[in-house]
Formats: sequence, structure tokens, C-alpha cells
Amino acid sequence: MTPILLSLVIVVLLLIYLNTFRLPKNFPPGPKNFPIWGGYYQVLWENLNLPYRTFHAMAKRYKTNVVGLFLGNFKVVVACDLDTCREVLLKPEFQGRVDAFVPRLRGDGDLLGIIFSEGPLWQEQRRFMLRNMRDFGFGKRSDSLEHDLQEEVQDLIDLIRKGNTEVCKDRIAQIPELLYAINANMAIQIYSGDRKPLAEAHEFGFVMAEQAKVIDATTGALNITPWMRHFFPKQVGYTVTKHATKYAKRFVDSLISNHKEKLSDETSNDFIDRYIHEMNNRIYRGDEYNSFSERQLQVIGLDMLFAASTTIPFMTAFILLLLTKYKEVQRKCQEEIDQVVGQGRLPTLQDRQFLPYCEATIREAMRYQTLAPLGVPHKALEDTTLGGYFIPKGTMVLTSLYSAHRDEKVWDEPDKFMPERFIDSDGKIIRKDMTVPFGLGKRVCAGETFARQNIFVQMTGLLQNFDLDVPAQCRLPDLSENVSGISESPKPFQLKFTDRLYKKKI
Ligand code: HEM
Repeated sequence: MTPILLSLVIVVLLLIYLNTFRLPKNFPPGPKNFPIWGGYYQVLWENLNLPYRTFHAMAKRYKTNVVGLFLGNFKVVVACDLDTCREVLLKPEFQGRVDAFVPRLRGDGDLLGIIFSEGPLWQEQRRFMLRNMRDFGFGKRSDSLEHDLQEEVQDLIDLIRKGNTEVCKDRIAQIPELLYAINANMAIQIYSGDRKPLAEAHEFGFVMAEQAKVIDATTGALNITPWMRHFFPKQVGYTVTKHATKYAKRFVDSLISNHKEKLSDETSNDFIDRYIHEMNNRIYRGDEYNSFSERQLQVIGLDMLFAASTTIPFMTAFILLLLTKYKEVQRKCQEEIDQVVGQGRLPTLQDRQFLPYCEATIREAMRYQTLAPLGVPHKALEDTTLGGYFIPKGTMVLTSLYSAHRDEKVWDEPDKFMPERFIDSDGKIIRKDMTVPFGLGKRVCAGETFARQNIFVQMTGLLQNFDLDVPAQCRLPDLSENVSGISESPKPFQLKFTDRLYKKKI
């Protein structure tokens, strides 16, 4: 190559680079951007295991509440304190979703479902889902849901007592695996009215959990550089994602086709029935705008079953981990349960208001260990501002819920685990909740109530029946060893469950 040609190539490459990573005036400060991954190199360099923690550190370093950078070709800003996260979550112009590879893979090329859709489709489908699932106990207190939940928790307790499997043997259980089947079944039941045998529900939960771990909370290499899947399918998480998506679609399709076979005019016994009726009615009426389709029903199923089968077991696992680490908190929760509920029956959702210390422990665990540390990426639907910075239309907007929960302006000693911070001088739970583990506003987690109810009943049921300890020759993992993902999970660990001898006390 002649020197002139070489110089020309260099100039062209430089121009492409400068053009790709050109930032508008008053864009938030952040790391330097380099070809292909933009600022992602530095994010990973500073914390390869838990990259979201880099944003928290960067915000302090740049003395800012918003960090700005490129992730691949995506222009990205990250809100890094409680006020700025609230601004993102509550301003209408930030309620878009990012058009990326994995969401399109789930929708066979389209952005479907609830989690990754936007605009009129999202609004109509979210409203329909919440309104109809409420009738089956999703998002409110319901006797039938409570009954199902109690049965699942009782099965879990029996499994711990009698279990002789790889997941639980001699009262030593693998966490979070122990919790996969119960939580997958609770979600399958709400969506389809069905319940699967233990082994099948466990397998479903296991595959979903593996998927949650490979989608990085920063949206990951697969979303920012999807072409890399052709060269490094395993490393960028494509192998697992492709397999898990195919597996989950087959699973959901079989639930739907069972319903289609049985569907009669009167039946509306579960969400799938309701959805198919609505879809058929709209076709019959010939509605001009119709976001209802069987593909949409399938992706709502993926959203729900994926969310419930990963987030609830992961969060409950973190709570068990913290209760084992902080023994005095475990003891105080047990004392409260003994006083209020006793041992004749399992704790119920009606007991929640009378168990403030247990509630405070769950709230503090969800603050201290933010399950979705960067939430789900939002998108600016128009040119706007955030924390005083200019944010162009189309920018990906991340909420560092982790930073909101460690914000020194809001929390005393934020790095300490202290359930007492949520108890007032009368021993009651503090009404005003400044935690945001589920986000806020129009995009707030659709499963918040369901998740809180499940976590409460599982945690209190287990504590009522067992003392939690570390088995001999084992150690509890540190939170810095967590497995990163769209929802974070603890490094798998073993827990010893010892029966509490209630009868002796009576
Ligand atoms: C501890 C458990 C859970 C946590 C911490 C959690 C957290 C979150 C967060 C942070 C978001 C993003 C909000 C935003 O966009 O700003 C979200 C969205 C969502 N979650 Fe959850 N979630 C949990 C459980 C569940 C469950 C059990 C379900 C369903 C069964 C669910 C369904 C959804 C859906 C559908 C969305 C998308 C909402 C929308 O975009 O309109 N989540 N969740």
C-alpha cells in the first residue's frame, strides 16, 4: 500500500470514528469511547463481574448524577442517584424501550410483549394484562392465589424435610435452585391455570435462570454488537439465549394450544382463555387498530414466566443468604412470627401488617441487594433534559437503581444492612418507602404486588419452620461474588435447614 493510500484509509477510519461517537453539547460526562464497543471497555475493565458498579464509581469520580457514554453504537446515559432515577421513571418522554437484538429475537423479529414494547401496543397490552390477571389474584390479595401459594410453600417445606435429590438432601439445599420449581409453578398457574409436575417446573426455572445470567444488566455484548454471535456465540451469551428462547416458546405454545382445544364460549378461567376470547372478538368486530395476536400472547407468556421464574427465586435466595449472615435479624423475624402466627398454621398475607420487622427485613434486603441494578433500559422519545444535561431523542436511558439505593443523600450508612431503618419509634413500618426496586411510574414492574406477596409468604414460612445455617465446611458467598445479569443472583450456595422444635416450647 502506498503511503498516500494508507493515509487516506487512516483519515477515512478517523472520520467514521469521530462521526460515530460524536456527542452533542452538554451531554453528561463519561468514559472515552473507542471503536466497536464505545465506552464498554472501561466499564468492564473497572468491574468485569458486576459492570453496573462501574457507573456508580464513575458518577462519584466525574462528580455528576448522570454518566454518558456509548455502548457500541447506542448513545447511553445512566441516572446515578435517587432523584435522577425518579426523573427518568416519571417523565413521559423517557418511557420508550430500546430496539435491540434480544427483544427482537423473542418476538421473531418484532418488539412484542410488555417488557420490551412501547407505544399504543404496549399501553393496550399492559392494561389488558393487568386488568385481567387481577381476577386471578395477580396484583391484589386473593383467597385463591393465597391458597395456591400456601400449598406451594407447604410442598417446599415437605421437600426440605424429606428431600433426597440433588437439589435437597439431608436438609441441605442448593440455593437458589431449591426455589425454582415453586416460583415457576406460581407463574404458570396465573398465566394458564395449569400446574406442572415438580421436575418439569424445576427444569423450566433452571433454563430461565441460565438465560437471566447471560443477558448483562448493561444490555450486554449481544445487544450492542449482535454480529459477534457469529464468531463468539458462547462468550456473548447467544448460545444460551437462543436455546432458552426456543425452549420457552415451545413451553408457552404447548400451554396455549391446550387451551385452544378446550376453549368454549363461556370459559374465561385463566389469562390465556381471556386473551383468546378478546382476540377473537376483535377479529369478529373488525377493529381498525388491533394489537391482539397469538404471537403477542406468546411473548406476554415469555415475559411473565421468565420474570417470575427468575426474579422471585433470586430475591428470596438473597434474603435467605442475608438472614444466615445476620443471625440476629433471623432471630428477630422468627420471634415476631412466633408471637403473631405461632406454629399451628403457615403465615398468610393477612399477617403481613402485623409482622413489621419481617416486612422491614424484606424492604431492607431489596434495598441492600438491588435485584435489577440497572432496571430495564428506557429510551428518550424526544430531545429532552435529565439532571440538567441535554439528552437527544433515541438515547438509551439506564436507571442505576443500585445507586439510588446507595445514595448517601437519602440513606444513613447505605452500605450497612439494617432492617431497623424502616421501623419507626412505635415499632411500626415507616409508611413512606423511598426504595425503588421495582421502578416507578407508568413502567413500574407489572409483577410488583405478586412478587412482594410471594417473597413474604416464602420467607416467613421457611423461617417459621427452620433455622438457617451454613453447613459444615461450607462458606456463604460474598455479595461481590454475585452473578451479574438482567436480574442479579447470588453465587450458588448451600444452606442447612434445621427444624425448629416448636412443640417443646408449648
Ligand atoms: C423481586 C422481583 C422483581 C423485581 C425486583 C422486578 C423489577 C423490575 C424492574 C426494575 C422493572 C423495570 C421498570 C422500568 O422499566 O423502569 C420491571 C419491569 C417489569 N416486570 Fe418486574 N420485577 C420483579 C418481578 C416480576 C414478576 C414476578 C413479574 C411477572 C410475573 C414481573 C413482570 C414485569 C414486567 C411485565 C415488566 C415490564 C413493565 C413495563 O415495561 O410496562 N416482574 N421489573
